[in-house]
Amino acid sequence: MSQLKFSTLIRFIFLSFLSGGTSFLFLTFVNRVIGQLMAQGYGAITQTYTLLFLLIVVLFIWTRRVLALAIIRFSQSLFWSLRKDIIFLVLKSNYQQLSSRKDLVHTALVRDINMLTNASLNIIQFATSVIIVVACLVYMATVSGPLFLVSLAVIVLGTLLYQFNARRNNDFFKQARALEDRFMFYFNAILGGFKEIYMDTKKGQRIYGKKIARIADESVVNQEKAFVGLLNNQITGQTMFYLLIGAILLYCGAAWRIAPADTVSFLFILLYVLSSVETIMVLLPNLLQAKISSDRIAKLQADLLSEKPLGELVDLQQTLGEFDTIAVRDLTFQYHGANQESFGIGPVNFSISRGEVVFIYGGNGSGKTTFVSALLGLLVPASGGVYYNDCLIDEERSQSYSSLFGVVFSDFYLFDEFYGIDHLDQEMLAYYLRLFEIEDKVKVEDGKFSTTHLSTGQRKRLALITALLEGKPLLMLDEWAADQDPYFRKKFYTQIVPELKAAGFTLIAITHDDKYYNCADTLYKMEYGKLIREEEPVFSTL
Ligand SMILES: Nc1ncnc2c1ncn2[C@@H]1O[C@H](COP(=O)(O)OP(=O)(O)OP(=O)(O)O)[C@@H](O)[C@H]1O
Repeated sequence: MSQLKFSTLIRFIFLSFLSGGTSFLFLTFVNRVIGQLMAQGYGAITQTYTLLFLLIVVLFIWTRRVLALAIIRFSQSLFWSLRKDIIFLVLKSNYQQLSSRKDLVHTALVRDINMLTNASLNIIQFATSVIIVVACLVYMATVSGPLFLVSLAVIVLGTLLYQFNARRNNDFFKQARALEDRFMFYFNAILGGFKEIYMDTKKGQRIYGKKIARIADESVVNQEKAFVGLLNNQITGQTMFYLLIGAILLYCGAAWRIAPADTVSFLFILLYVLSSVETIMVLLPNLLQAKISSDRIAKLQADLLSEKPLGELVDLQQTLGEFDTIAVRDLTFQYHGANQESFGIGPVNFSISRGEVVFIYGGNGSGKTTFVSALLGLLVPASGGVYYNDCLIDEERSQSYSSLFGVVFSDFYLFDEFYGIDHLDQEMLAYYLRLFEIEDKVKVEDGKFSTTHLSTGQRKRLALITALLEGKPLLMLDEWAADQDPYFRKKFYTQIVPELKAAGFTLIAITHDDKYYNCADTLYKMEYGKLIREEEPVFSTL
């Protein structure tokens, strides 16, 4: 837990000592009074004992309150700092890193962090119990050396046995965590595909029967093994303790001629040790699981940080000059999947100048989106590169370069606000709402849309308006017009595109609308990962 600062750690150690110390004080007080009672009868109990007793109780209440407060504060700040930390890293990590880890991030946020937070509530109780055990052992050594040595031997043996079994249990807990990842994957599939499932309940039943139910069965068996292992450990530990108490009470005291008062004192402390050991045993499974969750969170954090973090966001138009050209030179990109024949594009050569309108078409799976993703700086090319005003876009500049584009992806997400705009131009907004014919459908109040419950075509219009208002010099639209009706599609290609060009936008659009290919200045065709520039006379008559 890197979040645990050194000063906090010292404070917790101090509080644990205080809490353990108070309990130990109470124990020794009671033990001393029992000793006095046995030696001198009730006459030995003076007012000093009552005062001392009250003092210990007050100290106990105070330490418990301070501890409870410290734990609550710590666990809550741990919970939120981990959540914020992961979301911060998610926002910092690059596209490729994140897209392969979305499920892991989800499980970390909903399961691991909760697990760790709950366990953190137990850490001080755990530490307190450990301190009580250690303090009691020292005290036991002063009461009777031989009995202490026997007890120590039993405790060491018990700990070794526990360690041996715990290792196996830990594997079961790790397996449980992996099963949880699988469960989350199918749970997300149910949430994401609930419409399809609602339309055909067989799909849901299959996911339930073939996946979730199997994971559940596997999980039950696995958890049973883990918890039975722990229970066996607890029973072994307790049995060893009982045998030890029996041996001391029935045999050792008499055989080794230990004074009965010392045997009673010793056993009294031993029983106290037993209750603390039980607390440790009960808390250990939670802490073990929390350790696994903590390792998973740490690994996720390390993975998200492992590749080069995104560079500082700068305005490339200031550092490298106003946008003039973007060129792609001999760019290749290959997906790295388990599949040996994973898809790749290139070498691709491409260029676009300020104010140009470029359309890209091609068959499904030919690589249009892959190419555009590389052009936008989302995918890192295997070789070749992207040049802005003749300057190579390296990893350091990649994020700043990407932010030059206003985008509407084919699987776009419509945010409920203009998050990317500092000062909203109300006049332009009203103009675009009219131009895209949704002024009656959606209003904007305080930069927030009155609704996002619109048709797909209308949502795409709103997403494009957002991109336009962001005032980026370049626009990239992936099959934007595919969800528009014939009337608006025509309006888009014949009126809106020329208007955007006249307004100074540079446009790259992936499209299948061959009827409107002539609306582009330049047309490219993507075929099996190769980008081919069409000659103008060919496409203007297509
Ligand atoms: N994340 C990924 N990992 C591995 N392969 C991928 C990944 N994304 C896409 N592909 C593969 O790359 C190929 C090209 O996909 P891409 O989305 O670029 O095609 P496209 O031309 O945009 O198709 P469409 O017109 O259907 O949108 C596909 O065959 C697909 O299997």
